Amino acid sequence: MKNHSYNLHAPICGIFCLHSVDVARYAALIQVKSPTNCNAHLAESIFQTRSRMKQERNRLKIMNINIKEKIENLKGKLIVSCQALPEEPLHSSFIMGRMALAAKVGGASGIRANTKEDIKEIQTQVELPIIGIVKRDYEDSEIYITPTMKEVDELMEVKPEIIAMDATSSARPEGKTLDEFFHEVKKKYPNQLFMADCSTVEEAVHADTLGFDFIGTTMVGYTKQSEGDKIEENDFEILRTIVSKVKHKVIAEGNINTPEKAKRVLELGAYSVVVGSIITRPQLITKSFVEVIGK
Ligand SMILES: CC(=O)N[C@H](C=O)[C@@H](O)[C@H](O)[C@H](O)COP(=O)(O)O
Repeated sequence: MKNHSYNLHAPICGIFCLHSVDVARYAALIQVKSPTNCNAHLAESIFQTRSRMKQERNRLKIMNINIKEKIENLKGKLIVSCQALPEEPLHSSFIMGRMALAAKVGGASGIRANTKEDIKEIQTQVELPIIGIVKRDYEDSEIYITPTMKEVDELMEVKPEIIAMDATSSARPEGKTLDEFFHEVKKKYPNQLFMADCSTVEEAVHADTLGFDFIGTTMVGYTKQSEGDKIEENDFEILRTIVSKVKHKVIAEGNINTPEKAKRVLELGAYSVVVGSIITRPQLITKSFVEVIGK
């Protein structure tokens, strides 16, 4: 009885889907050994399972409401990208955490960050929604922002509110297409929000069709297919065209390097704006001063 009771209890408490055949089998075994206790024990186990299922459903519901609220709070707001790669002077999760805190003190409504380590530290400093990425190079690939499931899995350990990934038409690891990759990712993590880092209008429209929750202009000017393109050209024409063609929220990102540009992209219909280097990469800010002084 002890053994059967243990076996019965463990799966019932550990999983949320009670298999009726298994229950009946265990019930029969228990009944043979202890007919008096069987029904009471089974009823108690089912009751416990149901209440755990209810608790889990409520937890997910609250989580979804929280995320929904957090995303609504990003509307018309500034997201600050706090990133420093290993070759950059500020490479340190501690420093990125403090950068995020500084951004929050300055009024930022969200953070974009690279690696699960940085995100974990940032989560201890601010409660703002985070767009998480993992930048990693692969030999057979031109893309480096959350390129494979390995990086998505890493990010899911710290669960940023949004995961961004390269959604350009550039070559991906193992010759995988964006469509194949995105379907796999959505299947594995159906409740996670995803942002597409795009470099052209066509890529943005494609990502929108695939079902990305956010369409970003992150890669404009950084791919072969967008070489020479500048986000601010012709009053942000690329952004305006994307906004007019897609149904998901558009996030303006990449080379938005003045407060006026940030304001303008929001006026033009971007849901939020991500600003990075001009706030969080002091070596680049210093260089821009030195260059002008030296002219
Ligand atoms: C192209 C690429 O790899 N962009 C990266 C994406 O995460 C970051 O290095 C940028 O800092 C970020 O997009 C914000 O842009 P900006 O620093 O220009 O404000």
